[in-house]
Amino acid sequence: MEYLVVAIVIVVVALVVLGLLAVGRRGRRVDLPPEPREPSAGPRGGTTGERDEGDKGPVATAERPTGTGADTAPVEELEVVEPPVPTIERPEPVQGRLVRLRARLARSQSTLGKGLLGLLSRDRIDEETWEEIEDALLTADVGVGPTEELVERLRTRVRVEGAASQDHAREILRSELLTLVGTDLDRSLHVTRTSTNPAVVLVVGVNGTGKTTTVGKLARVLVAEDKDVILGAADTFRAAAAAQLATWGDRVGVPTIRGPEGGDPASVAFDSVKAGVEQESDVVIVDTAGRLHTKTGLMDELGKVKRVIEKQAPVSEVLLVIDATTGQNGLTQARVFAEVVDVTGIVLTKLDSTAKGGIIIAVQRELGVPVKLVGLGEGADDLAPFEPAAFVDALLGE
Ligand SMILES: Nc1nc2c(ncn2[C@@H]2O[C@H](COP(=O)(O)OP(=O)(O)OP(=O)(O)O)[C@@H](O)[C@H]2O)c(=O)[nH]1
Repeated sequence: MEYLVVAIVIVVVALVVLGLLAVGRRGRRVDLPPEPREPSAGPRGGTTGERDEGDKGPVATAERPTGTGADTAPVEELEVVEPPVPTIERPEPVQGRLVRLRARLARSQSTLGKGLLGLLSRDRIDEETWEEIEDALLTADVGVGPTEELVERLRTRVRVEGAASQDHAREILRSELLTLVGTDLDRSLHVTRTSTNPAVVLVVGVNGTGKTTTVGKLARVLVAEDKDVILGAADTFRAAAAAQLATWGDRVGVPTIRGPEGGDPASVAFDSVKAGVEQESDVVIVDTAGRLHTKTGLMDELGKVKRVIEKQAPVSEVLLVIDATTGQNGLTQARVFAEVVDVTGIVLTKLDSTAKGGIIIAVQRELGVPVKLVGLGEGADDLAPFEPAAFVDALLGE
């Protein structure tokens, strides 16, 4: 009997010891090294800070279903991957941009310049030649009024100064075109903050003309001038517009204030300028939607946007974006905007895609507002301050 009791005690002790050993082995799994990770889950060097499939490391790991042995790994084992640090780009300085872009401008506009030069340096300029000159100007969208004016001035000069050699013709054309484009208009952007408020730039225009792109490019122009900028995505109509704008902002480290899709544009504009005042920014640029079919609707919306902005700070610049490729038709649409808000400057986009650069003259004449900026490509730094002399030189292929 005693032997039996001793045997039972030994068996019980042996079972307890085995049990403890088993628990100890399971506990040691905590110290096992984490599973090797897929290379794509590591940090990546993106430029926009947006996540793509390869960036889902931590999210994918945290969402692993639990229940099976391998999946019950303690949370401490998970490696936290920092989101990628966006690479902030350094935009190109603004000085001399139109000179860099002149080749592009000359490529698109040289037909007009060369055509006019050829006609004007003929030995004998008869009525037919003058008509050809007039046609060339009208075809390039210079507009009826400015065309008649220019032809009249050229006629007078040729009459007084005699038939022109190639060089003389170029000189006459250059000076008359410069007069027509206007050298004494104020083309500076009003983007200097006051002691209390940021400068506020409101960007308006028909949809598709390049507003959002222009706001993004303009932010780069200002960043290159060391200004603190905030973007306001008040184009709540198009789903992708706010994201598109934020991507532009991210690239140069500029914040974008956004609202819900289909939300009130005025409320986004208000929040953007409020942020600009609170953060003592230099400039707030507000992008708007242009998709309104009636003048009353447009007036209501843009009027409201402007009114709520002005509760915080005056609007210093209203830029109307016009697509140069839409010619006279675009001008008609643009006129509606000019009737609704006080436009202070024009941005003529896509000048690289049309030979009808004469629209610059027509637009200014029609709306009585100077062209301040020109878009010469889809590239990030393809927006330039408009300089009449550089424009005319490009036109004449110098
Ligand atoms: N070639 C060329 N394309 C341009 C220029 N500026 C803008 N674009 C292109 O024009 C297209 C329309 O530009 P957006 O900025 O989206 O136009 P938007 O006016 O904001 O359009 P909505 O948001 O629909 O009102 C884009 O494909 C741009 O890349 C330019 O100067 N040259």
